[in-house]
Amino acid sequence: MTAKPLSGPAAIAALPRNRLIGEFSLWSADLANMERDLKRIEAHADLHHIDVADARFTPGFLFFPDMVARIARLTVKPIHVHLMVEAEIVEAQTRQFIEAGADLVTIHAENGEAGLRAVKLAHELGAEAGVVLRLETPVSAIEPFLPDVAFVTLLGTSIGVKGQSLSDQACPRLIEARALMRKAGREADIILAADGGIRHETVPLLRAAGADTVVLGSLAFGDPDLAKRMAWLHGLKAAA
Ligand SMILES: O=C(CO)[C@@H](O)[C@H](O)COP(=O)(O)O
Repeated sequence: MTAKPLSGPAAIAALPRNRLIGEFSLWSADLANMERDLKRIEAHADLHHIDVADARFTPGFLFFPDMVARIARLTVKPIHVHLMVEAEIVEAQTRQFIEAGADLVTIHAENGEAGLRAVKLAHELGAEAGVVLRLETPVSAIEPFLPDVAFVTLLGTSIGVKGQSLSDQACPRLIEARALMRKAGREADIILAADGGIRHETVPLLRAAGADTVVLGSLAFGDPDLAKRMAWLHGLKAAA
């Protein structure tokens, strides 16, 4: 594997902004064949998405630092860790996953003050930071984070469960988040991500509602023709 060209904030700043970003959720890879699947997606992915869950903030456990460190040695693409953990451990986990190789860590706004401290810590450790919301949390909860983050992610399904259908609330929530980003004067600097319920029929709706990236799970890993799938994704138009 060649050396990673960019890391941390520089890698996130270099993501394409003139088309949908291809963000691949490694939870939806064949977990027994992670290296094979990473090789298959390497030419197509702009960003890898790794879900981390503590089985308290979420129904179950997902991914851990040693696994992220191993994945980081198999790709030159940036790594986005979505940290779904309780407030009491969010700062320690931010440190552990950045040390393992995360370029961007997104923190739940529901973590409150500890979440804001975790964003500051991520920057001190040389990584980029984002904020993410559960489907039930008012979109306004992102506001205290907007001055300091480069990513806003909105879950479009219940937290920590894959294979679900997109909520009717997902598109209106993206529109609301974009309006808040604009009001904060950060619209051009922040990438807006839709995570959960990413299907052939929902991606055009999410793009039109303002998503800059969608977190691809089974839609990408289950597609035998990834080049065609990505050409379709890159051709989808944003709202005028
Ligand atoms: O976090 C999530 C879903 O909430 C994604 O990261 C999963 O990977 C989605 O998997 P699919 O439902 O698209 O198969």
